[in-house]
Amino acid sequence: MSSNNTAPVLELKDVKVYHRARTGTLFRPNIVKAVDGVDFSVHRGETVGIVGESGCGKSTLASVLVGLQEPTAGRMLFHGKEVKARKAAVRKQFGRDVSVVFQDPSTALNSRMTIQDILVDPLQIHGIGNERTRIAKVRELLSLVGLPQSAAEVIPSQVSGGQRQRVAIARALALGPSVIVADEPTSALDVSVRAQVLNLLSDLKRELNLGMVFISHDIQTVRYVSDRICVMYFGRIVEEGPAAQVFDHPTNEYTKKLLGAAPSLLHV
Ligand SMILES: Nc1ncnc2c1ncn2[C@@H]1O[C@H](COP(=O)(O)OP(=O)(O)OP(=O)(O)O)[C@@H](O)[C@H]1O
Repeated sequence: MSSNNTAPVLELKDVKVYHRARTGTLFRPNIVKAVDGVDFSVHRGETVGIVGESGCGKSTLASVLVGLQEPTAGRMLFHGKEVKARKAAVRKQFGRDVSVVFQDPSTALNSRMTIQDILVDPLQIHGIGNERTRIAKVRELLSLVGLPQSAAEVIPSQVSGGQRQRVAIARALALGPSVIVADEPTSALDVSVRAQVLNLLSDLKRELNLGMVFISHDIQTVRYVSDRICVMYFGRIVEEGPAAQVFDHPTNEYTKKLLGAAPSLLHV
């Protein structure tokens, strides 16, 4: 459930991300408003779903939330403090506290590294622990995401797609984040394993009191995991509220259209 009596871990205030489109001219550029004035927050212990069709700005919003993209305008607050690109201490803490799970674990994981090395890597980068404690952490992470200890010795291509996404989730957990941003985390997986990965994310959120931002084009999938839902349309959040309310009593015409559209690909 949302813990709205506490401060949000991440907060966006009137965030805009504008791009210059390839079409247009030097003097009359066409501007793409990928994100166009978004207010957003996520607290520990809640999953906020962001849903909308392809091109509505979900991935751009995700890249702002994880610090990969600077907004054109607006502010991002991290534990109430503004995240400034050049403030090294805030960025370092931000890097530990906010992590990301991408759509396709096959491209997100280094294919030449063993799973143990993949999981040790963020600990080494952040100078956490020594060799012994890092190996112990790898064991803990593998069991947290339901992988056998033997997975440590192999490379990503030697495990299944669902297991690879579990490795990506384990890596996202390595530094003990308070928020995970999951951008279409089940879309590249076989239908048969999607529900397992969604259940894992929900269980981890509960056990570790994580804040989770769950992004998908599939409103049924978003409904399955989210406490709160934000519906995006052309760079804006057009409807926001508790999942049951948005799902059962949508007020926005676009939300109603999304709900009436194609059946879920989740099949749970
Ligand atoms: N670097 C860029 N330059 C120009 N336009 C961009 C750039 N990045 C994104 N866009 C445009 O911004 C809009 C939002 O893109 P974004 O990828 O965030 O949407 P999305 O909802 O995540 O879609 P998808 O699920 O297909 O990735 C799209 O119209 C896209 O073409």
